[in-house]
Order: sequence, then structure tokens, then C-alpha cells
Amino acid sequence: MNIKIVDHPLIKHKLTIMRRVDTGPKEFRELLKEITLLIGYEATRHIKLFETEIETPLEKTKGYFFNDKDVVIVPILRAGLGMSDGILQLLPNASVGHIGIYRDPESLQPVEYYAKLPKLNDSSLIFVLDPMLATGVSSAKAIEILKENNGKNIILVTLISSPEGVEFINKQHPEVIIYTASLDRKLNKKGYILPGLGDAGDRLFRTK
Ligand SMILES: O=P(O)(O)OC[C@H]1O[C@H](OP(=O)(O)OP(=O)(O)O)[C@H](O)[C@@H]1O
Ligand SMILES: O=c1cc[nH]c(=O)[nH]1
Ligand SMILES: [Mg+2]
Repeated sequence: MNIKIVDHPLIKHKLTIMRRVDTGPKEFRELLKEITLLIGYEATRHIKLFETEIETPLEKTKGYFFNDKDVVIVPILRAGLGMSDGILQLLPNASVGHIGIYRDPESLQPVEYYAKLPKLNDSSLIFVLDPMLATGVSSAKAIEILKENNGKNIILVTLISSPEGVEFINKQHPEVIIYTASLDRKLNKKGYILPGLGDAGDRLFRTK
């Protein structure tokens, strides 16, 4: 399976608080941002570095830099918005695209309602953000949209993944690496992750 589980003690501790049914939106939002920053630290290993020569006060030496314009962040609306700030703290000059998709609660099929992307090229490294990878149809659809728009190097960053969702993404988009804080047990009949944390969008925005 093409998945990297970033299960640092800080992440496990913070995720446990997020899962609790009595954690409110303020804390939930803050923790999602903090965990995204921590997962992002690992996921951004894939950024391509260039060498440069610099001078310290003592001598010349080799230094490294990356091109901000090659890094693209794409939150899947709505819940993915809760992860943007965490990654942007690491990559403040990255481009940000938005893809709006919701999963129809009856059919469990993805419904696309918005897309606004920066120009993508072969050098673009794209981080797709969505806290929940359940059946995988929403993330797979977002990746498909990015590929239709010339996106080639794509990393999916999630908070919680299900085995079913990971399998689906691995099958549909085998080259995409998934970074996640937790691989949970399974999906229930309504396509919700168990144990999970419920509906991430509703918990972020208090819509239920
Ligand atoms: O892997 P899947 O089975 O596709 O399910 C996961 C999707 O469901 C949630 O979004 P939702 O449809 O609730 O939309 P929202 O973010 O607007 O709440 C979540 O944020 C993912 O996008
Ligand atoms: O567990 C789940 C599944 C889909 N969407 C969510 O927000 N949570
Ligand atoms: Mg939702």
C-alpha cells in the first residue's frame, strides 16, 4: 500500500482529542491545523531542492533552496479548508487551488461543484488536502481533476484514512503517495470511518 502513517506521539495525542465527541469546533480547528503542520513536515520531504553557493561570515559554502512557485496546495472543500493554514505556515508562498466536492449521502458518489486551480506544469508538486479518506471517491475525483489540468506530481495528505479508501486510491492513482495520521479500522454501512471522528466538515463548521 502506498501510504505513510505519520504517528508521532504529538500527533497521536492531538488526534485523540479531535476524535472525542465532546471536543468543540474551536479546539477541533486548532488541532487540525497543528496536526496538518506536523504531517506536512514529513510530506514536504518530496519538495525538490536546488543547490546554491552562499557566503557565511567565514567562508563560501553550499546552500539549498526550493521554488515556491512549484508548490501547490489544493484543499477539497469544505473540510480540506481546515488543513490549508497548517501547510501554509510551512509554505507561505505556495499557490492554492480549490476543488469543491461533496459526497452524496445516499449514493456515496462524489459531486463536484467548484474548481479554481493555478497553472500546473511538470514541475508542480501538488498537495491535496482532505482530513477524511473514507471510500476514497472524493479524493480520487479531485486527483482526476488535477490530472486533467496537467497535474503530475500529486501527494494526498489526510488526517484519518480507511483501508477501503487507501485501496481505492492505490488502484485508481497508484503513483499518488498518501500521508495520513491514522489508518483506522473500516467503514460503516453509511461510508463513515470507524472509529473515525464523525463528519469532519460538520465538526469544523458546526453545521450539525
Ligand atoms: O472518501 P469519501 O467516501 O469520498 O469521503 C470523504 C469525503 O467526505 C467528506 O466531505 P463531505 O462530503 O462531507 O463534504 P464537506 O467537506 O462539504 O462536509 C470528507 O471531507 C471527504 O471529502
Ligand atoms: O468518516 C467520515 C466519512 C466521510 N466524511 C467524513 O467527514 N467522515
Ligand atoms: Mg462533511
